[in-house]
Amino acid sequence: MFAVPYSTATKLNRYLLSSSSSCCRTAAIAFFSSTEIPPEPTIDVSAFQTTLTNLAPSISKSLTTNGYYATPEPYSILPEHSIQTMREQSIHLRNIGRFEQSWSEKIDASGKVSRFDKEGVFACEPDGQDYHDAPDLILYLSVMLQTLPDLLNSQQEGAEFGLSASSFNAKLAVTSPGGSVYPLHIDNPQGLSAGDTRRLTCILYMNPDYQDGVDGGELRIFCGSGGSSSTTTSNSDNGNSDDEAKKKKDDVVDITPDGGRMVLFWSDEIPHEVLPTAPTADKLDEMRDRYALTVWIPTDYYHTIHNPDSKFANLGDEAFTK
Ligand SMILES: O=C(O)CCC(=O)C(=O)O
Ligand SMILES: [Fe+2]
Repeated sequence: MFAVPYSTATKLNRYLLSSSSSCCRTAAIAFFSSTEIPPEPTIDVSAFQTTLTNLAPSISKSLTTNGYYATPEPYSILPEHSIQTMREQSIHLRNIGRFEQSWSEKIDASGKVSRFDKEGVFACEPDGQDYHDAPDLILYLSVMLQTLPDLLNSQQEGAEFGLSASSFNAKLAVTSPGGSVYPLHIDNPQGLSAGDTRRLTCILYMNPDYQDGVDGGELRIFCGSGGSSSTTTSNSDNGNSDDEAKKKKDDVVDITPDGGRMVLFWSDEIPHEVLPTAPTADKLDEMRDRYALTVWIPTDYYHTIHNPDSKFANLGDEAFTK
């Protein structure tokens, strides 16, 4: 069903580099010399694509109904050994100095944008040049970008998504234990006025040793008093609820960043925050570090970005004035 241009790792690297060149990733122009033997990724691409294909109807339905989707089980997307490998590759990128202090921007009432550091959060933007050090991370990003937009667009509910692989934005972030947070925000608050066409946020957590009720760092999604998220089971594939992973309160849902859980939501509409990581934990306890790999998928249907007629259009106002 999908072209799988991955017969060799070198080919994959070329493919990702060229597919990302339409955006701002021009720095990612690095090919292996013919004498180098690139490392082989461990992800089974065709199994991964089959999984995404099987999940696509549930993802599409849940995005349409709730504005977000979370995998019902921690290893629904990729097996535990792949997630463990991806975590190790993330740690490697950190050890070789790829990460930097993470910052964010806030907009005040007058529209003034200011930058602030996120305490205890470090991040990098992985791209094709990282293939040697983190082949599974790059392969994962490549498959997501090349597979998910078409898959979701082809669902009945997805007829209006217009998701595309025309640009590539990714972030690998680590959040330390000891009370680190991400404040409430919307990923793409300015939309077209800032040339930002990101529409779908896809986060993969890589925390196989996550301890529920101890480690904190849950992703809190604001769903609003209108009840856009009506149940905790609606996006479950098999009908089994996963109440441990998704704890619904009045107008928010908390999702644990455990195992290899994946969460998707509308980048321009859904307010969210990361709750404090284990407040009393040692900041240097690397076992408790929270790793997350995000890829943002843009839309070619610009009218869907900050669409005032969307059922999620008022969530931002509601969340920020609470
Ligand atoms: O890591 C998470 O759960 C969310 C991260 C986030 O909100 C962001 O990077 O914009
Ligand atoms: Fe975010």
